[in-house]
Amino acid sequence: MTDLATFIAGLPKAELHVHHVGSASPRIVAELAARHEGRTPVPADPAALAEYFVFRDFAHFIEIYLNVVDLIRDPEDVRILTYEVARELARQQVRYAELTITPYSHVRRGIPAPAFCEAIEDARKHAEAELGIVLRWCFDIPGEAGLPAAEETLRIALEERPDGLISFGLGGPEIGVPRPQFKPYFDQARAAGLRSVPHAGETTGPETIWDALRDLGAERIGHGISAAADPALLAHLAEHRIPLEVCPTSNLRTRAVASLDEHPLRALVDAGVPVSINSDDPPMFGTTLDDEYAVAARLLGYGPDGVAGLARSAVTASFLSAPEQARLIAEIDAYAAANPT
Ligand SMILES: O=c1[nH]cnc2c1ncn2[C@@H]1O[C@H](CO)[C@@H](O)[C@H]1O
Repeated sequence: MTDLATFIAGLPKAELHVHHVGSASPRIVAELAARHEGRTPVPADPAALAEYFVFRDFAHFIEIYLNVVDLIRDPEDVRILTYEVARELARQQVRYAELTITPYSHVRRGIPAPAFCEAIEDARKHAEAELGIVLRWCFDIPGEAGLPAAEETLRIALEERPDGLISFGLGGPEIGVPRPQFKPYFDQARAAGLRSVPHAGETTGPETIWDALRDLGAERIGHGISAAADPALLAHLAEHRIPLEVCPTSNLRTRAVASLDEHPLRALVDAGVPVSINSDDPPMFGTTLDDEYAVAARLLGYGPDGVAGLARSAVTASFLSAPEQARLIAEIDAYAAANPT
């Protein structure tokens, strides 16, 4: 590994934009696909799976994503998947992660909401005790399933209210799925103390981000990369310290950007917009959080100091309490001081 890759590998981190099923490792997906042999289009062979995770466009990505969701059939699948995701994050020195989970997709496939929440909570507590990683949940609405999914996601969030639940999101396609229609659900989620973190500006323009800010009370934006096209929006995000959860390789693999060299991360940082670096659906995109820090370092021309700054920025953008943020930033500072390269 290069010096910088070694530095990144040991750097304490926070991950704020990573999807539960999207993080299913090829081994887990292959195991689940083998259990459902013949009843799933998802290949059980890890090599064939790498081919399967190549996407023509964003709509094709969601289609493949949902085929993997279909593999999650019972609470034990949920518990195993969640703990494995935690193990992979802890391997990368992630101390804190806000994991985006789409309960609607699993409940409608027959896993009862209480059992689903019990399974993720069991994995969360074991991960904290055994792996030293703190997990919190974002429950997100699969936008392609529309208002019925919004209704059900809000109901599960408020009625089950697992201890790890801290935020409410909106994922899936943006094209054909306007944000304003979800305002009543975000109003109720926020009134109940959940933080608002919808996706916006991933595959559509800056107006979707303005909608998410105005109508959904967004405190952070999932992706938000199209803000780079709107100087007034950049100034607004910078002035009000509204962070973007940037996932560079995701944007390349879903064709949200044509090439990494055209990724707007540099413009966002130059405009003073707070950004965190995230992996989104790492195995599906053939990446890891560490890889994403290396990509960001290349795009920004950063060395270890800049990379440590990206880790601090993610902690500052997180929903950790001020003392918890201070503690993790102190750990990052100590690591950077002990590893001058
Ligand atoms: O990069 C992404 N953008 C939008 N949605 C995503 C992404 N990765 C995973 N999902 C997930 O796809 C689910 C099924 O519709 C959505 O709920 C969202 O959580």
